[in-house]
Amino acid sequence: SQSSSKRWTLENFDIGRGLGKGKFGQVYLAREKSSRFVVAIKVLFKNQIKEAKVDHQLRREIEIQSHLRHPNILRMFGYFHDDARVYLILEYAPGGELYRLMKKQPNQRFDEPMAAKLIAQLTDALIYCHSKNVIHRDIKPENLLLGAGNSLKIADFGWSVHAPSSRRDTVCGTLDYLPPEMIAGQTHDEKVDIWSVGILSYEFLVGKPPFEAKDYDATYSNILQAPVRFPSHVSDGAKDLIIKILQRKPNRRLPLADILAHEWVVKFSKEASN
Ligand SMILES: Clc1cnc2c(Nc3ccc(N4CCOCC4)cc3)nc(-c3cccnc3)cn12
Repeated sequence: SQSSSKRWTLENFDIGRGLGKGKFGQVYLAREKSSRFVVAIKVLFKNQIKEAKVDHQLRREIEIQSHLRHPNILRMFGYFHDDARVYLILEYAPGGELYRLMKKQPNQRFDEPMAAKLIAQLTDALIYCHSKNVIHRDIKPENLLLGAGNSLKIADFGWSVHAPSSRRDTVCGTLDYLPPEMIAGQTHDEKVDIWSVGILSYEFLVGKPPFEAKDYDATYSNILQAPVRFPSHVSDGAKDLIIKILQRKPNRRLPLADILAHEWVVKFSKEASN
């Protein structure tokens, strides 16, 4: 369609308020002048991208995200650049960061209907990604946004690759969402995303990830060997699902299709949540 091949420039847009800060730049609300279509524009500074040696990651993020079409994956409509910056033209997510919504909940966690709905949408989006041989590798609350009706939107494909892969870049940021095979630097495949669904399912229901610890080494050790412990408020159905996903051997993890069909997900994703 015209949108993906058109030469965009900043002149095509009225820039609105800042929506938030990412690692390499700021995100702005914007409106395309001729269509009055509202978008989000993520502005990245070329010098910071070069310094961090992530320009190949950015190219891959653009290549992958602009070709994916799914209701739970944030659309990338195009991009353009000037001498100092790269601009990504993205779908505007009116609900903002899922992370913020979770922190605003009582006890900073979701109730079962809301958690199950989010897990079902995340799983559906990952089934789609894997059908295109794309693994995300960086599913965590900071990379999840909310569309209309608090629908989940996976954003930020900066770490996505085509499976299978062996990660070369050093992991920066939290280990909490990475599976044993990735932190041990082994080759990994799309089953790394299944692990992240398990970590997020736990976090949505408990309010923090299962292997969280005071420092990097303690988290590292927990991911490799710690048993998952649940507070008493977590239901048996949810515990059953999470234990079946958080299996250290990738091939033992519950496949995405079976997560969608799990009785706890089916039961609660149909219920109204508060
Ligand atoms: Cl990409 C992209 C598309 N849409 C968004 C978005 N949308 C959005 C909507 C609404 C509110 N507000 C709703 C009223 O209360 C105040 C916040 C914020 C962001 N935010 C970010 C972002 C990025 C980094 C930090 N923080 C937010 C990135 N986005």
